[in-house]
Amino acid sequence: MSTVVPNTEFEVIPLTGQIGAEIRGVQLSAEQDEAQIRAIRQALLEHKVIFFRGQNHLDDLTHEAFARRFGPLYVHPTVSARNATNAIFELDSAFGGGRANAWHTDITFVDAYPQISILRAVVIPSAGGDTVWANTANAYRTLPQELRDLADKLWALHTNDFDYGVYQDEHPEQEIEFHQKVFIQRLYEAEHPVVRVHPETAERTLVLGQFVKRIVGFSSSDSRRLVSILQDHITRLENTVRWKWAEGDVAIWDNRATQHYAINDYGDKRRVVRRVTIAGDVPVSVDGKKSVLRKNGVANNASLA
Ligand SMILES: O=C(O)CCC(=O)C(=O)O
Ligand SMILES: [Fe+2]
Repeated sequence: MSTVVPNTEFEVIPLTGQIGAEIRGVQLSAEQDEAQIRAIRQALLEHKVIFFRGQNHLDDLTHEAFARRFGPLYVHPTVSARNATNAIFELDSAFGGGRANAWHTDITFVDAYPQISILRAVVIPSAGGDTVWANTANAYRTLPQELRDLADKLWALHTNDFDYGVYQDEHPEQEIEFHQKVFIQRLYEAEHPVVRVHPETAERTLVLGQFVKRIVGFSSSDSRRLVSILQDHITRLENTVRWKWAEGDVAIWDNRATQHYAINDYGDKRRVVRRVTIAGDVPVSVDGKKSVLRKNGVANNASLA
């Protein structure tokens, strides 16, 4: 059932029982009044990812300007912003790094990773190229009590130099080259609690995904098996929402309470999406400890080999 948000014209239409809502009746812009921005943030906290159709009026600069209403922009630490923008991160299927087909939360290899990501569809293939989001708060809530107790105590090391081979079955050469020459030209590592307390909703959410290198204190094989138990709970189909894009659509997700996966099922067709991320705070564990940055962009000589 949809609800109309008071003091706005918004209609919020939940897409599943667990995650995702479409918001109708709004044209996104930097000029929206405070009540509307508050309503968008509220819907985001509740539904974790929200979708807006038909935002074709946005360009790179107005996309950035709208994003700034939610906080300072966060610029990707190793991939340059698109030409003539401050913070637009482009994923273009025609270039290396353009297909994010591994489950992840954005940029968890730094301590204060972004709180919100705002993604705009620029070129969308006629078939395929959907994106799926999973709710990491619901994943935690629905774990058996004993697994919750264990997860509460664990910490994981995240890095941009993750094991690329584990996640992708095909590695076109340009993907490998992009990964080595651009993505890991400087190395980042951060230790996060596997369970963080959401700073706005106080929900406990799981912090895992593609950038995890290992669980602190565990061997890499034990880490892999343990992570896969938790990760499989996150990505259960019942815990996800799948969006079929049209050009001009915008998705906004709470990057503290979700993972996402861009399905790579459109062959050599072109797909271009552009993202702006909003700075986040340092995660805090259930016992009040903060994430720690272990490597802060040290030059990676191996990437130049
Ligand atoms: O291509 C997509 O749909 C999502 C890409 C992605 O991972 C991101 O924008 O953070
Ligand atoms: Fe992403």
